[in-house]
Parts: sequence; C-alpha cells; structure tokens
Amino acid sequence: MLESRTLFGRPGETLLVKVERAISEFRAGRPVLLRAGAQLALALSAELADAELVRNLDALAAGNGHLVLSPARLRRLGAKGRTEAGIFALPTIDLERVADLTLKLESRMDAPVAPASALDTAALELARLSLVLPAALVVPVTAEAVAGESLVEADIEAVNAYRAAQAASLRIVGRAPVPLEGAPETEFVVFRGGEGLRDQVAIIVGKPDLDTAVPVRLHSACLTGDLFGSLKCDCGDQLRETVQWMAENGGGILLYLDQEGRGNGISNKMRAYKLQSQGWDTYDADEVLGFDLDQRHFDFAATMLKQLGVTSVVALTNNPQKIGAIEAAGLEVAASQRVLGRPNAHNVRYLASKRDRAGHLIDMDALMARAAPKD
Ligand SMILES: Nc1nc2c(ncn2[C@@H]2O[C@H](COP(=O)(O)OP(=O)(O)OP(=O)(O)O)[C@@H](O)[C@H]2O)c(=O)[nH]1
Ligand SMILES: [Zn+2]
Repeated sequence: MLESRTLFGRPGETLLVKVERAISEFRAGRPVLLRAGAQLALALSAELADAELVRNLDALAAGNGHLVLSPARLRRLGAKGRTEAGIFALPTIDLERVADLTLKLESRMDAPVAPASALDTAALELARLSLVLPAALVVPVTAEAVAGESLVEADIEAVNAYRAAQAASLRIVGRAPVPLEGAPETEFVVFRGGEGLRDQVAIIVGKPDLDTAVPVRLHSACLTGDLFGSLKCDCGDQLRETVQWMAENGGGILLYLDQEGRGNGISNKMRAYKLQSQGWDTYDADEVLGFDLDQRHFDFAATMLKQLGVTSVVALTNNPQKIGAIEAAGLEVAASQRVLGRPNAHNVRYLASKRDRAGHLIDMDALMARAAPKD
C-alpha cells in the first residue's frame, strides 16, 4: 500500500489510486482484500469465479463464505419490496450455486437472506464500480491466513468514497478542434474523472454564448446505437440530430458520458439485450441481472459544464433525472426541450417503457409522427 511517506504516494492521490487498483483486480477476476477496521475479507466477483479460485477460497473460508446480492436481484429471487443488499451463507462455496443465485432466470430463493454488513456492501459497490455483475463472493479472513499472498487491499471507506472522489477529480486533459460533418466548427474537450472506467468528452458545437442559457445535452454512451445505428434504441438519432440542431441554432454543448448501458457497462447491457430477446422489457431485464432502474449519476456532468464556464442551460432531454441533477448542482435550467429519436418495430417498446416506468417525458404521438414511412 502507498503511504504518504513513500516516494510516489502523494496523500491526495492515495484513495483514488488504491481503489483503482482494487477495481482493476476485481475486473480481472482476482480477489481483493477489503478492510473494515480490524476486520478483513476477500471479495471476488461472483461472475468471474472459476473452479480453482473457488476451491482455494473455500479452503480459507472454513464455512464462513457468503454471496452478497443487490436488492434488485433479491427482489427477482422472490424477496418482495427488498431495498437493502443481502447475503446468502455458503457453507461450501459451490460454483453452480453461485451461478444459480446471481444469474439464472428461473432461480428462486431457497435459503434465508441475512442482512449485508458494511464489508459486504462495500464488496457490492466494488462490483458496481468494476462494471461486472453486482454480485460478490465474500470470505472473512485473518491477516495471518493471507500473509504472503500478493493481494490488493482497499479500505471499505475508500471504496464507498470513490465515486465522489472520482467526480471531484474531474479535470480537462486535452482539447482540440474536430470538424464534424454538418458541424464543422466543433471542439472536443476531454475530461478525466467522473464516472465509468474511461474519459468523458464535451463536444462544443459552434460558439455558444455562455452569457445566456446554453443548449446542452447530457448523452450517455451507447455503442450499439451511437456507432452502429442499432434499431433497438433512439440514441444514434438523438446524438446526431442534437449535434446538427446545435450547429444550425447558434451552438451548444453535448456531453458524451462514459455510462454505457445506463451505467451497467456493455457486457451487462448485452446480457440484458439477450433477456429482452426472450421477451423481457428493458427494466425487468436489468432487474434479473441485479440492477435497479438506472445506475447513472449526473452530478459530475454538471461539474463539466461549470468547468466550461456554463451557468445556465437549455436542457435537451426527455429524462427528468438529468434536469434534476443539473439543477441540484446549482446550474440554472432556463428551459428544456424534448429530443425525439425515430420509432421502429424494434425500439417502440423500449421507448414506451422509458415513459411508463422511468417517467421520461416522451409524447408517443409526436414520436410516432416521426416514424419512417416503411415502419
Ligand atoms: N441497461 C440498458 N441500457 C440501455 C438499454 N438501451 C439503451 N441503453 C442505454 O441507455 C442509455 C441512454 O442514454 P441517453 O439517451 O443519454 O439517456 P436517456 O435516459 O434515454 O435520456 P434522454 O435521451 O436524454 O431523454 C445509454 O447508456 C444506452 O447504452 C437497455 O435496454 N438496457
Ligand atoms: Zn442506445
């Protein structure tokens, strides 16, 4: 562990650095040593456990291993109204049982759920930060039992404080003009920090007047829609039409945020798409995987705007959460404007679900009027 007296351990950096290492280990399917005061436990991503790891963990666990699951997954397993994470005891750690409880569609609870400890919930937060399934195997250990192992150690307070620290560490690391088709006067400004595992990008279209309300869109990354024109969502249309609209209407700022799959990551989004192909709606599919309606935070996006000198915005969105987050961060939302994609046979259920279940301000008649004639 880095301490402030070491050569490279600057005090302000250590929290971010330690948790970044822990995330990287966790994503690689290696156990991380979590510390809560004098208590220690190994935490391992449930989806990445393999036979050898499980054998070794089981030997250390002496019957005290358990699986931590999110409230959404517990609800899906049959614990109605569950709002807290919980744990299942694993007297022996068994890969098949772990898979049943974390991922299988038809699984139902067949054992009591105990409340999760602070250590357990930190393991779950680590899974979320790592963009793997929100499910962790946790094995309490003593320092002696793991002495000599090369393990990354993280304090649970550091894990829990990581999101806020990452949002507060936002800073501009590069900017350059990037002329776009239809919007030749455009600048890309790259920020490090925020949310997700990569950088955030502000796309400044034209020369927006920062003394008046600036048209702004917070756009969450969608590889399938933005890049490949997937018919399953409205993202690609929203992205390109917003940039075009800004270019033709005095400029604006689009924030391209590293929040693929509503913050669940691309692998979990594909798992959710698979479930959707079997009939599940977008939110129910996420719940099967253990995710609540939306994992995204938008406070850091407001910080990006502030760093760019924006104080008042015209919010281009249908999502009231985005508007609320901008206001909560102390920026003025002078007005908001809907951003309609194009409906088709593949995305109309998704768009209706966003309106009906997440309160998005989508006027279905106005939307349907935009359907291509072939639809
Ligand atoms: N988990 C999950 N994510 C999805 C699905 N379809 C699209 N997404 C993601 O949802 C997000 C949509 O982002 P946005 O278009 O910025 O946000 P929005 O909440 O729809 O709000 P507005 O478009 O601003 O009205 C992107 O991160 C997509 O990758 C899905 O079925 N499941
Ligand atoms: Zn999309």
